[in-house]
Amino acid sequence: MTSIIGIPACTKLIANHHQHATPARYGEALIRAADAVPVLIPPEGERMLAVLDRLDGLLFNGSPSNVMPDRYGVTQDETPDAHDPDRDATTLAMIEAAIARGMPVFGICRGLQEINVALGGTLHQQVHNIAGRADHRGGVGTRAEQYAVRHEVHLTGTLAEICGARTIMVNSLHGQAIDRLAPGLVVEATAPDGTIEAVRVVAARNFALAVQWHPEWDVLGAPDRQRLFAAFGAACAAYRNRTAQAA
Ligand SMILES: N[C@@H](CCC(=O)NCCCC(=O)O)C(=O)O
Repeated sequence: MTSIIGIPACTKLIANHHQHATPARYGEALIRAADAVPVLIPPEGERMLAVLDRLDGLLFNGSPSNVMPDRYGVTQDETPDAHDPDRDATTLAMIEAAIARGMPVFGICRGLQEINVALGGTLHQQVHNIAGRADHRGGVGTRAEQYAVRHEVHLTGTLAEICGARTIMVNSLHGQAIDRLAPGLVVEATAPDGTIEAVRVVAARNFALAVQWHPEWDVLGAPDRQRLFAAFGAACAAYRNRTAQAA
């Protein structure tokens, strides 16, 4: 059997219609490198927790939208035009529920930020405005140029073991980043400017990792990306087998 992994969709206005969408490459990376198939989860809030019984894992993907600052107790909003409260209402509830049931979770970019907020952390709203920090927003040019690797990150712990490396080169397409780390998370990668680039949920019974970069882009193009998706896929398969046996 193939694992089925949920990907929360974003709210978009496309062709003047309200749509639920996400870039295709997240699901494609699951097919190519995690031996799994994706299903998109409409951002319809807590009622979507009902789908967890039918899933083997969750991929919290990236998005140009930012988590609403009031979700982490901040009233000042530095990016008021870039929010998706429907997605917040869905993913923040889903992260807590998935981790509580031992379901594998993997966060990418906004997904990392959501995991930090869901577990009680806060975000820098514009990292590039902080003295001493680099500009982590995507470069200009073609899509391939924007998603090309741009800086190194130093890996530790479970992530270093999975990737089989202590230093890797990553792409970078984010304006926000973790400020206060949530209780229960441990940092497993940092950029040269100190920006937190990956976290792991310490008490999780299963794969619960998140990265600030985009390993789904050209997933088969580097061993670290491939190994990350393969490890997530293996965790989802093991979870599926365990839940099938328990049923
Ligand atoms: N908006 C947040 C998160 C950045 C992010 O997820 N970027 C991905 C862009 C779209 C994609 O490639 O899926 C921030 O700016 O930090």
